[in-house]
Amino acid sequence: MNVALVGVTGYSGMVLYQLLQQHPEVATVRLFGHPDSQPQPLMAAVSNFIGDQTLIEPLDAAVVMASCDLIFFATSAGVTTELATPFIEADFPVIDLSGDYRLQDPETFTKWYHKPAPATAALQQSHYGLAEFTDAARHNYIANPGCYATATLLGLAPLVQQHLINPASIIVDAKSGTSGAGKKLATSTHFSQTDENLQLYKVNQHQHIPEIMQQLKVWDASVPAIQFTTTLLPLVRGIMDTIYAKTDATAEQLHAAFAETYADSPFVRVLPVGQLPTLKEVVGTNYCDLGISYNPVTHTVLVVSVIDNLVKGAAGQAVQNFNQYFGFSATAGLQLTAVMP
Ligand SMILES: NC(=O)C1=CN([C@@H]2O[C@H](COP(=O)(O)OP(=O)(O)OC[C@H]3O[C@@H](n4cnc5c(N)ncnc54)[C@H](OP(=O)(O)O)[C@@H]3O)[C@@H](O)[C@H]2O)C=CC1
Ligand SMILES: CC(=O)N[C@@H](CCC(=O)OP(=O)(O)O)C(=O)O
Repeated sequence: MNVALVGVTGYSGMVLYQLLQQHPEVATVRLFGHPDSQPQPLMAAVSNFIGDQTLIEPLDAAVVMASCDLIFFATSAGVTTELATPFIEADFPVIDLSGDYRLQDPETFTKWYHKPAPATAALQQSHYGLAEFTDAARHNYIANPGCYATATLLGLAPLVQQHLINPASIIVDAKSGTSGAGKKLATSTHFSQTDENLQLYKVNQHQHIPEIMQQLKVWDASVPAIQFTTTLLPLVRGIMDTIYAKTDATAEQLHAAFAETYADSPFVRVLPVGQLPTLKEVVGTNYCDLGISYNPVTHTVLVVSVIDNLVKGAAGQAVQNFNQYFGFSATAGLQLTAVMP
């Protein structure tokens, strides 16, 4: 299997390249950059790839389609709207890590992304690849979910699918390390601003709110809205969601729902009663760890969901979708271990 990757100089692209290099079914990874760029060796573009002389070539759709079986776009927002059209027109398989094709409704896209939506037909044909709940096989345009959306949806799925909570009571307090913002420089992610600090941002404006709602409504159309807040943490990798909802279920019912939902999901670990997850147990891996706690005084369930935003929240989930698309083993290329301590 030969694959193409656009965006290896970005954070999620570099992690995806690492995963694809050691994927048992991948023979060659061809790297592509801006269509008008000059070819350059990877080691010159990203100094951490010491000694890797693989050329980053200017993106040329005809070259990709003639030599590769699938293309990954790990590119900034808006890039696939511009560059993916020849692949969509040729029905060539694409896995897109960006948010460009995740929302099916163009008006919702314009409202939350503040720019024109990609072509409506292409939006409606794209497959939202939340890997634990969908099957990417036979879908030629796979929109990989956002990092916060992944942590949130995996944390809410059993509660919403099994109608165990008041659907109007969902509150998500989501927190991310700075790599979620990508490699570009910004005042808010500058070391001096982030270190020893906590910053809320995009309150009630986050672009993952409509993406989460789109999927929640597939599971239970009566979910009216969610309260969703994002905070920047003074660390590089990792997302922790603390999710609250009102419930009439018992602690045993809640736990059983999570255990049953994820019984056959190799990358979702439901922790034993009384245990809540930490970031370090998932950073560097494709796991989502879930801890559940029930407060009988307030009839509130707390779910803590942790992921590595660059692996389960981006490159790792993209490989899960790749495995589904080609019918490879679900865990191929994803047997990763967390860095300890
Ligand atoms: N960071 C994260 O945790 C997550 C990110 N995502 C999404 O994945 C995508 C990549 O994110 P991230 O890695 O953080 O972003 P970065 O900003 O770190 O990297 C962006 C990459 O896109 C490339 N690029 C930009 N414009 C073009 C273009 N016109 N043609 C070809 N390549 C281009 C850049 O190349 P160059 O450096 O040469 O400009 C760079 O390699 C984004 O859409 C993001 O929203 C999704 C989930 C999680
Ligand atoms: C820390 C930080 O800034 N995180 C980014 C997450 C970006 C991402 O995963 O998502 P998209 O692909 O949907 O752009 C944010 O909150 O916008």
